[in-house]
Amino acid sequence: MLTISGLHSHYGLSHIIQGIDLQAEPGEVIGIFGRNGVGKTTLLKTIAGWVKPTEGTIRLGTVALQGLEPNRITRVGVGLVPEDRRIFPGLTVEENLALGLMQVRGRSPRAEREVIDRIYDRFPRLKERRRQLGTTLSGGEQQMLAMARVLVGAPRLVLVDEPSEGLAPMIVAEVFAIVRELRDSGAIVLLVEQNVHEALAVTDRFVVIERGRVVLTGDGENAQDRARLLSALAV
Ligand SMILES: Nc1ncnc2c1ncn2[C@@H]1O[C@H](COP(=O)(O)OP(=O)(O)OP(=O)(O)O)[C@@H](O)[C@H]1O
Repeated sequence: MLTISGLHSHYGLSHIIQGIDLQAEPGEVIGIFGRNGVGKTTLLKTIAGWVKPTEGTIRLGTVALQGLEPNRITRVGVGLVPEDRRIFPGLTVEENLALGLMQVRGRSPRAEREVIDRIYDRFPRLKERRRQLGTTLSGGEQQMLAMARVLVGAPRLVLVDEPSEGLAPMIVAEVFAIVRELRDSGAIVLLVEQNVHEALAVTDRFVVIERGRVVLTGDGENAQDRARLLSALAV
């Protein structure tokens, strides 16, 4: 279970996250919606430890994440798929995947190979291109690589930031299929997405953020809640 209580974070003097409470159970996808600049990305980065919270607690199961370094948070089972995908230049597809493996210590080389092979079974396109530089992939393939790199760590909490941005509809469908698979495997997914209609198809619950606070919550499958969401976002 993920429990976020009274979370605040800042960039310097700018108070971005202004007291967020959020809970999620294993196997839930939580959609995080809101206009540009309201703090959605900052919320994900704060959970992942890239931005240090100034107040509040973040618990995943029994572990308190607030204040831990990003690498420690990854090892607890949190994976962030950032908006800019962060495919490392100069590294092949397989080397990018191997970086994801390094976050999870204690596996034998054989077990690591099995993990990569399983990822290749799921993402045959990445297998075909495994020796190619990651940055030479198409936008959609880079998004798959960014997600696959997180999946090799078998995360319990996956933070996905605007995955469909700039991608063709077929690839977007693929991205959301992966989100569903994560949910079905019992992971918690926090999904920030501008593409609200597409995202609602995979969202169990949602929150709307304004100026760093949750201003609306709802059930992704409830028609009234969805109507409230769409009117709050004016989409
Ligand atoms: N590194 C940074 N330093 C200072 N301010 C920042 C930094 N990153 C973001 N901000 C500011 O923090 C606020 C929240 O940004 P954030 O990226 O979290 O919003 P968002 O809701 O994800 O919006 P978007 O959809 O545009 O990505 C914005 O006003 C933004 O300009």
